[in-house]
Amino acid sequence: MKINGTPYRSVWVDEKDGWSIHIFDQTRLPFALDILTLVTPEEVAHAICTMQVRGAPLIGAVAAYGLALALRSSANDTTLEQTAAMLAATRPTAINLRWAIERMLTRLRPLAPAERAAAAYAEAGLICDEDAAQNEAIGRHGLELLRALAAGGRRVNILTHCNAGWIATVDWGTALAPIYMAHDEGLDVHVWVDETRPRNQGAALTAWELGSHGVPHTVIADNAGGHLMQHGQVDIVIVGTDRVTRSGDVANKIGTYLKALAARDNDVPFWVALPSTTIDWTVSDGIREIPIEERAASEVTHVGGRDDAGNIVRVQITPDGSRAANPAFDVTPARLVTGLITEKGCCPATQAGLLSLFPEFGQKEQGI
Ligand SMILES: CSC[C@H]1O[C@H](OP(=O)(O)O)[C@H](O)[C@@H]1O
Repeated sequence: MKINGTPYRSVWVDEKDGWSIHIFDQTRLPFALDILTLVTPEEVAHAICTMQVRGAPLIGAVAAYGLALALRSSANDTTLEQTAAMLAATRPTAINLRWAIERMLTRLRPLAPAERAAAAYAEAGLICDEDAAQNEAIGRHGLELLRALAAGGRRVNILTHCNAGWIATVDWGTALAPIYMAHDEGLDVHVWVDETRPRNQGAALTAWELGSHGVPHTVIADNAGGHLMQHGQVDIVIVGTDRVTRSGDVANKIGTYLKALAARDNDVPFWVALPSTTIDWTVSDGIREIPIEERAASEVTHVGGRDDAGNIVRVQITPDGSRAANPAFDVTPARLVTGLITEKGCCPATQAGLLSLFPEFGQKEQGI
């Protein structure tokens, strides 16, 4: 996508040195557009853990480059396996991270050490190109849903949660891809942007993305979505996801489940956008089998922002001594999901629906 007319992806290899990795520091957006240069796998791991880089497909792609960085200095089996394990341990919920690392290991293990660094950069580049293409396809399939709602030129009000935009992927985004395409096509779309406590990815990142692209949007408190649905102000909910089970259960940012309940209670279609790299074919029961990341309590007790003097600050919002819990994701059961928007098309949130689009994964039930 473009920032002030300049095309960007969310991760890229330095054009001059050909090996260092660049990302946007997403903890500084929307108030500062800081580009970080990563030169070691440890810096990649830190960027993922601290959410300087985040978004299920993107952390997989950046972790792939983290392996490539490691192999520049040492390409033996020990370095390969230990670096892979370190990167895989950064965040537990998004399956894309494990998928990307497993793909890199499959590609690199058979190679002679001398061949591994170049092959790692090439494979990470393929992962990026594929993610961008998959998300563009998700946009095209999701666009059909928005065209149907926009029939007769009516405004389409979309609610989204967290950030599943281009900055959460290599490019295009998942939940936001159809919205960009609908807006660019001239459809009258408006987005209710859940702030998405506690990290405020919606207020900080989705609002920044949509505003940069000129898409009409309104930031709302997380708790306002149900009210808007009750009053007919939401035509569709589209969210991203960090892991979908083979039975269609959806892990996504904390609060997604509550939106799905409100949507069901108000007959609002609830769609989930994802590339097939987000499907975990080895699990079926999302509530019991998907690990939910527990993040620092300080993300709940403190909030970041910009003060009146223009300084980016963090302030405490709870009394000293109050405890806080911070589960970062929840699982929406498939029964609450209207359908899934993938790069191969839309399908019901069921195993049969997924296999209708991805028959090659039938044997995956035994695990990846
Ligand atoms: C296409 S991004 C999918 C997913 O990832 C985000 O999680 P986080 O911000 O913690 O990396 C969020 O759950 C998005 O919906």
